[in-house]
Amino acid sequence: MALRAYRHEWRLPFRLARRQLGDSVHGPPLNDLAGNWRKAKEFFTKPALSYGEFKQQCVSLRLFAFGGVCGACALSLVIFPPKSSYWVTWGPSYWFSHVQRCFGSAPPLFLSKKLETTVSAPKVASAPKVEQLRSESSAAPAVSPKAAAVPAKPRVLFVLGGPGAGKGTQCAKICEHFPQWQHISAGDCLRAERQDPNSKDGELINTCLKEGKIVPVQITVRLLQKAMVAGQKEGKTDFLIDGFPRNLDNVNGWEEVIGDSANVMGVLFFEAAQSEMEKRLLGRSETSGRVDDNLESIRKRFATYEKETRPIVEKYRDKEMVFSVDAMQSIESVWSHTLAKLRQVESIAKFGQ
Ligand SMILES: Nc1ncnc2c1ncn2[C@@H]1O[C@H](COP(=O)(O)OP(=O)(O)OP(=O)(O)O)[C@@H](O)[C@H]1O
Ligand SMILES: O=c1ccn([C@@H]2O[C@H](COP(=O)(O)O)[C@@H](O)[C@H]2O)c(=O)[nH]1
Repeated sequence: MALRAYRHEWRLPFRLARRQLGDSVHGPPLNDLAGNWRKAKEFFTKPALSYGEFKQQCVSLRLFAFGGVCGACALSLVIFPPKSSYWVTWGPSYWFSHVQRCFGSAPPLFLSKKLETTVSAPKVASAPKVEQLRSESSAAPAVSPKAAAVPAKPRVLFVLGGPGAGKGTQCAKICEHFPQWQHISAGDCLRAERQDPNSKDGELINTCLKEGKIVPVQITVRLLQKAMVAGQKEGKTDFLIDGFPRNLDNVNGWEEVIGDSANVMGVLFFEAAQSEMEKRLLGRSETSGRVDDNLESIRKRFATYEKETRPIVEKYRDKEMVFSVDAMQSIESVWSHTLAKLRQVESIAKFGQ
């Protein structure tokens, strides 16, 4: 008897310590959803009269809070799936094919022997993505974009700066060193179009060039697009669009026609004093044969540049898309700065902004 009493006494403190306050809740079991829902609602509607009742309300509420959070997370994974190849392969959409494979009708995840295919990966990789430039081709791509592991869109760097700043000179050097780049001068495109006897725009382009005015964007952007498609056919992936966009109309025209079928990486901007640019252009006039390389046209071009093009550079600067180069130095010195900026463009394009 004494021993029994002793054992009882001995266990008492432990029992109390384990039991804790409110351990004795009495409510619906976990699988009684309707009962738990009632209790959970009472948490907001009916103040508990005892600690036990309050705890039961919390326990029931916790059940739905847990379910809700898990459900919301799962739903967000479905609506905004992670951009990960692991998710694509192992996510829920894969489960169905996994079950299918158990019955032998789906292709195995890992091949047991070499797969014979009619698609040549090297050819796909080197094929120009002509279809990328909107409206040039409405035909469906020969290979789905997912299948070809090559950069999907052509990359574009606009090249701006005053007339004679040295844009063309530096673009030529970039292309000389990096074969993926193609130099497309908007001015050159317009000059070539003007020479075409079949062009209906020749007259208008000629007048604009002499007056230092900006040619309507529909004409320019069509020529740029044509040049890019031709470049893509030669395997070019990166384009230096020199002397464009020159005004707001140009920016909007590009957006409408090319839009997101090309990746604009920014603006390579060559900055030089007007007196220096004038000197360079007059020097160039001795050999260029350009109708606008004369003092009168040069001054008009400067005025158009200040009024219409500079604000465009500022617009891109606000978006932190301008890569400025001091173009007052010698050609070689400007080249070393251009190279540094190009590396910056590349690293931003690679790792994101
Ligand atoms: N850093 C430099 N120093 C001295 N002369 C230069 C420099 N860069 C270019 N030039 C010369 O200046 C002239 C204009 O250069 P370029 O044609 O490259 O300019 P641009 O900005 O393309 O002009 P535009 O907008 O009129 O087409 C050329 O004769 C070129 O050789
Ligand atoms: O987008 C453009 C580009 C050029 N122009 C006209 O061509 C001349 C010469 O341009 P450069 O870049 O100096 O070769 C320019 O003065 C404009 O009249 C254009 O209208 N739109």
